[in-house]
Amino acid sequence: MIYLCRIGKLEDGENGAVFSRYAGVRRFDQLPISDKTKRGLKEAKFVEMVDIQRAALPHALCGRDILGAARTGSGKTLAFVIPVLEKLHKERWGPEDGVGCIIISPTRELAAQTFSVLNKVGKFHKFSAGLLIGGREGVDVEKERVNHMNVLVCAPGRLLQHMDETPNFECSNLKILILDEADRVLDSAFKGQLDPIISQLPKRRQTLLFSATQTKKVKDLARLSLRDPEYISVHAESVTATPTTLTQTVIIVPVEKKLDMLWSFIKSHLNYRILVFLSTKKQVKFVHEAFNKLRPGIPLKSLHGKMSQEKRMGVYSQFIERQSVLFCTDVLARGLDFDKLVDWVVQVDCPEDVASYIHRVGRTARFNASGKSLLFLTPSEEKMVERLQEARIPVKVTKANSDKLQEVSRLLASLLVNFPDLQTVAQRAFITYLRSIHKRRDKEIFDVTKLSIEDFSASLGLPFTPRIRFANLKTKKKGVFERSIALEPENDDEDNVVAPTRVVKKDLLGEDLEEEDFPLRPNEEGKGVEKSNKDEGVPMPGTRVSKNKKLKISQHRPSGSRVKFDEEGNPVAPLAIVAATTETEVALDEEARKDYYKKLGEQLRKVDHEDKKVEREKRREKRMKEKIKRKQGEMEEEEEEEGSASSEEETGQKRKRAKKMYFDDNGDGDEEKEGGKINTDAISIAELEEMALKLITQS
Ligand SMILES: Nc1ncnc2c1ncn2[C@@H]1O[C@H](COP(=O)(O)OP(=O)(O)OP(=O)(O)O)[C@@H](O)[C@H]1O
Repeated sequence: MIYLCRIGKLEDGENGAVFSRYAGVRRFDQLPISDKTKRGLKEAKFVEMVDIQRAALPHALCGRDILGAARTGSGKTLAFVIPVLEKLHKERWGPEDGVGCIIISPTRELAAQTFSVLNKVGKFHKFSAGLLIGGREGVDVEKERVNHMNVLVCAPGRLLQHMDETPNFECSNLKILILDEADRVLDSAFKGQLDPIISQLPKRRQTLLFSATQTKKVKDLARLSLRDPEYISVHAESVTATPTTLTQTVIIVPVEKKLDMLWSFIKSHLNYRILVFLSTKKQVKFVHEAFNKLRPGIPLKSLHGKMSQEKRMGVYSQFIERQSVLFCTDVLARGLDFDKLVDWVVQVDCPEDVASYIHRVGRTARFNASGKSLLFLTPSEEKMVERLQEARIPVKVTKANSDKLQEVSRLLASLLVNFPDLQTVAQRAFITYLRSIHKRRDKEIFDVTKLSIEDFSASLGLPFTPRIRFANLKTKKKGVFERSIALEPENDDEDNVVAPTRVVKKDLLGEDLEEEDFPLRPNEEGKGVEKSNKDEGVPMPGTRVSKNKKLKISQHRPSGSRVKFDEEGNPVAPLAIVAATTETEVALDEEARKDYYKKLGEQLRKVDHEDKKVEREKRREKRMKEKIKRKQGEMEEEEEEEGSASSEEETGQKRKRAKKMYFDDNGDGDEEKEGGKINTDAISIAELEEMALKLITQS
């Protein structure tokens, strides 16, 4: 049974709604809490309570289960940290009592932030607290300590790992469980971790759930076996679901103009702290690396779930230290306070739903600070505006001022030519973004077939449009998409990674991208590929060619040299010389390719063989010369010793014979200097070797 309890009011059967006896207090030091906690709050400069704290603390301190809901940045953390400290204080908890409280956060950064608030406010208590989020120390180091911790602040995965692997780790004494960002922790992404955790916790405990977008799904609450929880929502009646100090703008941008818009925004906001949300890690990686190389004039950082723990913490603190742009995925969407310093939240990609929107923009305008947010919506996502307005989110829709737009896609195209690795990153960004759109549940808003794939890939600077396949995609659109079988989803981590689908060979541009290895390679089978209308050569990796346009490529430029561009500024691959173009598209000529490579191979082998033969003869000649020279030297010495005239003649004959071997190959009889060529036509190698042998053995 859930009691619906508005701010500060307790349902009371006799005389209707009355205010709880604490609803009147406004200061922390008026609360019935321990001096240790009051000292911690005072030292952390927390004096006056905010709404959610005034409403929730009286119930929480009485030991009731709570479902707390309040806007982002409105002080929910203290609303559960104080009850944790007071619960253990009342139970006279000591280090030997083991785990008395667990606080579960959906991300490591949020767990770390909560851990720091707990330490600040609880510094005068004697309890031990541990942060379980992995990273450099790793689970082994934690294993030694986790059993002596009274309070654990953790991400679900790491807690479950200890429950499964750490000897003697048990939570049978647990008194209070906190789920921060409860609706996220309870959603399907964490189900595989949360359910086993809950099953190992005692049912007799206090449970507090907090979020700006609180779940009220009974099945969620039933999983936690809540006992008559108090539902406290301090902003339910307020005019907006987002902070009143937040200015929210939506701009309609075609997908292929997003990066131009983002680049122009950054260039015109160089003295701000800007958080930029993109859908996938690969996009974060690409935009960060590409924009970094273009040097916008403000430091750029990136953060996503696949980075190491240390790197993530480092990037997070650097972002707080100075004005910069932080590209990130939804791993930073919830709970993080950034010390109330974020000026702008820019959502380049539309969030999955309204709740995600609220949490993302909630990174700014925290606790009375002002903030601004900008959401890019493609024309096909415009319905999201309705969804937001229905949820009491006051967004203002505007159009992009196109003459202010700084085109960055051309700069990206030349970047990708000069940094081939970046091209692979761009391809991954292209594929994972489209896949993330395709996997979205709300098909009224997210429809990948409504996006101009070629233009989008060009906007990333890609010379050709990668091939991609989507599961069960029904589309009439010829060519780029077709039905496919999705592969097993990748392990879902904090980035809302979207399950990959297999990339397949297509005949549209004859280019295929295997998910595993991104270097582009010509279509292996060539099935369904139009026959080339040229007889020679090997098809090239597909380049983007407009219809009916012949590829004008120098027939004499050796492949692998500098990159050429066609009229449209698209780089043309080295082997384009052998490309065949049909009326509508570049095709791959399989036979021609095979012939070309076959001929190439034969030529190489032949040249190789001749080279080896010449090499061998040179080596032999060198050896022979050395031996004969040595031999002649020895013979002359002997004859001089013997002083016999007759031998002189003989030596001369021998010398003549020996020299005969060194005529140059035109046979004109010139005296060869030492080191001339062996005239192998006159004497076979075998004879030569026999003569050399005789000379050597005559000594
Ligand atoms: N009573 C208070 N007095 C002064 N500052 C406060 C008070 N309560 C919270 N704050 C500050 O307000 C900011 C936001 O608090 P907190 O992070 O708890 O918000 P939240 O509701 O948990 O936000 P989110 O929904 O994003 O998780 C923090 O910087 C915190 O220190």
